[in-house]
Amino acid sequence: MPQLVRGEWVKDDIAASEIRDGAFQREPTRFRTWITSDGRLDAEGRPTLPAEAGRYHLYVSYLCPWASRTLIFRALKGLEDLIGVSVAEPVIGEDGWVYATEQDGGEGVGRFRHHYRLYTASDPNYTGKVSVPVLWDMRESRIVNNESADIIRMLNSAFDRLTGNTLDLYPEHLRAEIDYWNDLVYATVNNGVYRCGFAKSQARYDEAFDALFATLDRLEERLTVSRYLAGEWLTEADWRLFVTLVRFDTAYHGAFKCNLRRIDDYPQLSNYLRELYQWPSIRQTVNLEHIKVGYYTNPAINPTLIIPKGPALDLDSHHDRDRLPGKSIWRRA
Ligand SMILES: N[C@@H](CCC(=O)N[C@@H](CS)C(=O)NCC(=O)O)C(=O)O
Repeated sequence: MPQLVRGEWVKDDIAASEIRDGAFQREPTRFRTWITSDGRLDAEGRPTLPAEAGRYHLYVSYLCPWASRTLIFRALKGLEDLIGVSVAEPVIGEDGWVYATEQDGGEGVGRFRHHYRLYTASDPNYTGKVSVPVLWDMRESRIVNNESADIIRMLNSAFDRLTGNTLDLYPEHLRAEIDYWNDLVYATVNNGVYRCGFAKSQARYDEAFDALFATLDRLEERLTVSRYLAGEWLTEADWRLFVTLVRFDTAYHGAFKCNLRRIDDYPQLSNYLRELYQWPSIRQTVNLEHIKVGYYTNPAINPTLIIPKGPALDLDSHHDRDRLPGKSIWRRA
């Protein structure tokens, strides 16, 4: 992948910086400012930005599972009117992520089509990967945060006073359980599929593949007795798993060689996937065409660039998850 080096766009494939000893290792994220309800100092005494309607904007791609989780939280938390969204073209080429039409980045950036402009505006000397999602401050013209795990946590609570939406996807009493599933799912499933797809040695691929399917088998067992990962409440842990499951049969199974089984072959996981897909306002955050085109036009993993026609999936078909007790999403008092 091309990237920025000291603020200059370099078209060579240098995201090989994410390969070590044949294994794919995700680069740490750089912009980590938080938004809070009132912009107070955080627990470590660092400044935060205040939640405001219309001030922040999300730049995403429908291809990307990390971006997808921010879209899901924006939808569940009723933030559509407060936080705008720009969706990049699904194919990432030598210019990186590009928008089909000019986007408005606020006064400091003006109109632009190349996503890397957000990075150079935030740090003229930036070196590193230029990724989605980006949570952008329209007023200050700089990146607030480009780590989706942080972004979903802020969306979960920071804007509640403005929206009146008290749904809590990370409730206090379930945090240990949620963290447990998040850790396992991140390492072996969310990032696990990338470790299969981008492995540069057979041994690294085999390792990632075995860990991925061992976890999927475990999740299948868990979801046989439990409606959701953390029990009866639908939480952040489920949405973090969902973004990989919903891409699996369309993209990872073929493009990333994750082909021991499809999600459709797992009775519980496939039913669970359908329940989450059919959850109000989630369907519109998923674009299977962008997902397919995006993953299959990466020449490093698909040199012919031929896009498969299948699979035939029906995520809208009936699910049977209501045979297990479930309580929907927790609400803060
Ligand atoms: N830590 C980031 C990772 C985001 C990420 O890796 N995004 C990918 C798309 S799925 C990207 O933009 N990659 C661009 C590149 O590798 O140059 C997050 O979770 O927000």
